[in-house]
Amino acid sequence: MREIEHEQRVVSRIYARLDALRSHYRHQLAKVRRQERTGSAQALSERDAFATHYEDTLARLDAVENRLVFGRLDLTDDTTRYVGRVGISDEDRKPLLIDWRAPNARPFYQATAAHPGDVVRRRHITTRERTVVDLEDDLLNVEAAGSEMAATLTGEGALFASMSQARDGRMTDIVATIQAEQDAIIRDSPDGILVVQGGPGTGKTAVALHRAAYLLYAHRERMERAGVLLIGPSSLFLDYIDQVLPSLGETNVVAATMGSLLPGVRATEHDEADVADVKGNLFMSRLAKRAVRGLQRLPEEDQRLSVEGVEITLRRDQVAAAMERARRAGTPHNEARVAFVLPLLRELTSQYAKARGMDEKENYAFLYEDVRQARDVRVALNLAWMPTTPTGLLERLYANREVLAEYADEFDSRERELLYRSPGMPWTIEDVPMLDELAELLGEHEGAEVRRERLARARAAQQEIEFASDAIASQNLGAGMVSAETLASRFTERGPSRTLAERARADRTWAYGHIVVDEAQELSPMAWRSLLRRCPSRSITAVGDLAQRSTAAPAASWRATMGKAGREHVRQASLTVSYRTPKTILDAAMRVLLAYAPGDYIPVTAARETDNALEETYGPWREILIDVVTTELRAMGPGRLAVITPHDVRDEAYELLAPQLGASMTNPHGGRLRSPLVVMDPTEIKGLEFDVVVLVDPRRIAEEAAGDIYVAMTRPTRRLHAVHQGLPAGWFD
Ligand SMILES: Nc1ncnc2c1ncn2[C@@H]1O[C@H](COP(=O)(O)OP(=O)(O)OP(=O)(O)O)[C@@H](O)[C@H]1O
Repeated sequence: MREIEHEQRVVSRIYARLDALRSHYRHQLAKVRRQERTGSAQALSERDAFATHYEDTLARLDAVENRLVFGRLDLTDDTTRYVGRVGISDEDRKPLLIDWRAPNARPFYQATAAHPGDVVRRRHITTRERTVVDLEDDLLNVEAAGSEMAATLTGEGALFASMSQARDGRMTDIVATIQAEQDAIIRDSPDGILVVQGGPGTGKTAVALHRAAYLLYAHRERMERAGVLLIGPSSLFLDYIDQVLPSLGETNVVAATMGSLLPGVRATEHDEADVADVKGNLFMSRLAKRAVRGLQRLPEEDQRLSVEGVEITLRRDQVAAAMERARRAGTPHNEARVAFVLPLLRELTSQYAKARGMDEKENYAFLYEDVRQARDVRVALNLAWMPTTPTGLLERLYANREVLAEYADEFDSRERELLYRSPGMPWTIEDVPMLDELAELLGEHEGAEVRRERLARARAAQQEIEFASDAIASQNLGAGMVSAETLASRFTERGPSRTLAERARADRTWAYGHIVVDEAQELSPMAWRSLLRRCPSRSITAVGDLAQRSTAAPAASWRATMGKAGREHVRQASLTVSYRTPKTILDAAMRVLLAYAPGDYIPVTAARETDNALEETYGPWREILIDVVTTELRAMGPGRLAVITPHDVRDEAYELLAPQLGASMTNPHGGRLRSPLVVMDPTEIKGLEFDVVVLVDPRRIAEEAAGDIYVAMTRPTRRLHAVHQGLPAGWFD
C-alpha cells in the first residue's frame, strides 16, 4: 500500500509537469498567434515556424495522457528510472520520465533474470486515468538467475490484464507490455529488408506500428523528412489501427492499401485467386515494357503529309533515327516524346519552307507552327510515338486478345484469358502494381503548360524549404523536433498548405524513408516491385504469416513470394507467442491447417487459455444462425462478435441477421468496426480480432483456401463457435 502511495506521488508529479508544459506551450502559441501578420516574408516565416513547433509539441503532449507512466527500473547503482510514453524533464532539465524508445529504457523490455544487466528490479505500474491502481515487480537479482522460465513473459499481470480486456473495435498500443522478442524487432536497425514471420496474434501488427514509432524517434532526421509508408490489407484494417500511432505521438505516417497506393486510382476489390496469381507474376513487368514499346511504331514506308495544302514527306529513316535517339535518353515514354518529335518537326519545317519558297530562318516560328498544328503531321507523329496514360493503355491491352497474345507470350492461353477484361470495368487491387509499372515507364502525360506549372510549383516549394531552414536556424528551433520540410509543408504564401504525409500520398515518385508492410504474405512479386520503387534506400519492415496466405497454393518461403525484393539483402526474424488466441482454439486451427495444407510451420505457443473456448452446433446454418448468434451475443456481454462466412454467402448471412439483430450491427458513432456484431468473409477479417467468432460452414472455407480457415479460426480472443453440417474427425477434439 505504502508502495502504491509512493508511486502515486511520483506519477502525480510527472502529470503536474506535463500540465505545466502544456500550458507553457499553449501560452506561447497564443502569443505567437497574437503577433500581427505584417512584416517581411522572413519575419512571417519565423512566426509560422514558431507556431508550427508549438502546435506539434502540444499535439504530442496532448496525445500521451493515458498511461503516461508505466514502468520503473531500479538499478544496481541505487538509482531509479521511470519509463513512459514520452520523455519529460523538470525545470532544471533533470529527467523525470524516459521515453520508451530511448536507449536507457531498453532494459525495461529486455532485462531477464538470466541477463539482468544493471537492473535489480523492474516494476510495471498500472494507472487508470491519473491514479495508480496496481504494481507488479520482477526481481532480477542474482538468486533469480536460475529460473529462465520466469523471464519468458515480462510483466505477466499487466500483460494478462491487457490481453483479456473486451475488444472495442480499435487496436491499442502495447508500450507498457512489449515483450523481449518483440522489442528486439522494434529496435532493429532500419537498414535493409527485415521480414518478420509470426503466427496469428503474435503481435506482428503491434510490433510493426511500434517499430514505425521507434524509427521516427531514433532516426527522426531521416524518417521525418521522407516520411514512413504503412501498407495494410484493407481500409477497414487501417481504420482498426488508426489510433495507435497518434497515441504514440507520431503522425508523419502515410497509411495506404495496395489498392490506394497509386494516386488517381482507388481499387477496393480483389480478383479471384487464379487471376491474382497471373497479375502478380513478374512476367507482367515484361508485358508492361512491350506494351509501352508498342506505342513506338516505325511506319512501313515514307509518308506524304499535307500542311496548308502543301505536300511534304516524313521519311521512314528519319523517323527511325529520331526514335533511336529518343530511346537512348532512357527517359519515360511520354517524356521522351519531345526528344522524338522535335528533330522531325525541324526537318519537316525545312521541307515546308522550301516547298513554299520562303526563307526558313526569317519565318521559322510561323512555319514551324503551321507544321506542328497540321492534322496530318499530328496524326503521323502520334502514330509513331503515342502519348498515353497508364489506365488508358492497360484498358486497351486487356480488352484485346490479339495484342495480349502477341505481348504476353510467357503466359499460356488460359492465363491470358484470365487477363482479358472488357473496357470500363473497375480496377482491382491486383491491377494497381501493373498500372504503377506502366506509370513508371510512361512518365507524366501532360502538355507543356501543365509541365511548366508543375516545375514552377516545385521551385516555389524548394524556396519555402529554404525559408523554413533559415527560420529554424535563426531561432534555434528544431532539436530534432521539426524539420524544414515539415515547416515548409505547413505554410506557403497562400497560407497553410498540405502536410508532408499529404504531399507524399499525392506523389507517385515520392521516396519514403521507411516502409512498413503488414500482412506481407499477401503481396505478389509485382506488388513488391511497386514498393521497392518507393524506397530506394531499401529500408523496409515486412510482417506477416505465410500460413495465412489466401491463395490456394501455400508459399514455401518468404523469398519465393517476394520476387525481386527476395534477392535483396533480407533478414528474417520470428515471433512465436500468440497473445490473442486461446490455446485450445490455436491448437485446433493448427490441426485444420495441417490437414488441408501439410507443411513445416514455425510453432506458435499460446500465452493464454480460456474456459469453453470451442463450441459447435450441428445443422443448416440458414436455420440456426440467428439463435446461435443471439445466444452468443447475450453470453458475451461487452465486447465484439464476428460472424465469418464463406465469401459468397456473406451478404445472405447479413440479410438473415439484420431484421432481428440490425441494432447490434450499426454504430452511429464509429462505423462498422465499432458495432458489437459484424458479418465478414475471411479476406475482410484479416488482421482483425474479436472476443467471439461464429464460424459458418468452416469446411467449405477450408476447402477453398487453407490459409483462410486458419485466419478465420484464429480471430477470437475468447471463444469460437462453429455452425456446420459435419466436419472431418479431429477438428474440434
Ligand atoms: N506485448 C503485448 N502486450 C499486450 N498485448 C499484446 C502484446 N503483443 C500483442 N498483443 C495483443 O495481441 C493481439 C494480437 O496482436 P496483433 O494483431 O498485432 O497480432 P498479429 O500477429 O498481427 O495477428 P494476425 O496474424 O492475426 O494478423 C492484439 O490485441 C495486441 O494488442
